[in-house]
Amino acid sequence: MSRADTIHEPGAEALRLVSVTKRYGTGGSAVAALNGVSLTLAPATFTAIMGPSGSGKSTLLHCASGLDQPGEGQVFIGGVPLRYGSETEVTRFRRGRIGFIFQQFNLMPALTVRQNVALPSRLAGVRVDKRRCADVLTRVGLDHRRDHRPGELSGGEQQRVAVARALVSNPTLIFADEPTGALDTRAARDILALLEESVRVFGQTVVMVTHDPVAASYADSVLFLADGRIVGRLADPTAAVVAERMTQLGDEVAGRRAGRDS
Ligand SMILES: Nc1ncnc2c1ncn2[C@@H]1O[C@H](COP(=O)(O)OP(=O)(O)OP(=O)(O)O)[C@@H](O)[C@H]1O
Repeated sequence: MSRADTIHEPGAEALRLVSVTKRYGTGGSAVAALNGVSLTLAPATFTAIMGPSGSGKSTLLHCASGLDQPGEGQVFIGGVPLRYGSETEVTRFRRGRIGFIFQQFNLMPALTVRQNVALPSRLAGVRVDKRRCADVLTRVGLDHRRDHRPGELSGGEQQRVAVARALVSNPTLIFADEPTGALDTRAARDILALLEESVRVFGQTVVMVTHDPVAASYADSVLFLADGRIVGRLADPTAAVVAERMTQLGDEVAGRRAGRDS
C-alpha cells in the first residue's frame, strides 16, 4: 500500500463537538455523563482522552463516533454533521469516515482473520476489496495468518486484526477505547506504533481513551475529563507528567465527591 493511496487531504477539522451533553436516567437518579463538551481536533493528530473512572471518557467516544446520540449538542466529522437514523444509514455514514478499536477486540470467533477484516464492508453492503484486506493485514504483520480464527491467535495478534478491520475502509477518524488495556507491554507497543503510523504516515486522526500514561505519551496531546467536562489539555505529553496530572485530578474529583456526599 503506497502512502499516496491513503493519505488524507488536510482539511480544517477532523472532529468537532459543540456543547455535547449526555444524561442517563431521569429525576433524582439522573447522571450527567457529559456536560457541555466542546472540542475541535485537527486532521492527522493523535489525541488521548484521560480522566478518573466515571468521568465520561467512553460516553465521549460513543457520542463522537455515533455509537450513541447526545441529548444536546452537535457532532461534525470532517465538517459533516453526524447523522442518526436507521442502523443501515449510520453504518453507511461511518464507512470511510470512522474506524473503531475496542479493548476486548470484538472479533467474530467463527470467522477467519480475513473474514473479520472484511465484515464491516459486508455489513455496509459494499464489495469487499480483497487487495485492500491483504494490504491492511500486511500492514499489521498478519497476512500469513489470514485463514486462522481469532481463537488461534494471541491477544496482541487479535488486536492487530481489529486494527486491520478498523483501517480497511480507510477512515479519516479512528476511535480506540482502551486498545491496549488487555495487552502486555510489548503487544501494547505494537498497537500504539500502528496507531502512530496511521497518523504520521497516512494522515488519519486517532482519538484514544486510555488509563495508561505510557500509552497517552504516544499522543500529540491529552484531553483530561472530570465529571463530564474537559478540565485540561496537555501538549507533547510524557508518561511522567501525565501520571502526575492524573493523580492530581483523581484527588480533586475524590475531594469534590466527598464534599457533595457529606
Ligand atoms: N447506560 C448507562 N446508564 C446509566 N448511567 C451510565 C450509563 N453509561 C454510563 N453511565 C454513567 O455515566 C458516567 C460516565 O460513564 P463513562 O463510562 O463514560 O465513564 P468513563 O470515564 O469511561 O469510566 P471508566 O474509566 O470507569 O470506564 C458514569 O457515572 C456512569 O455510571
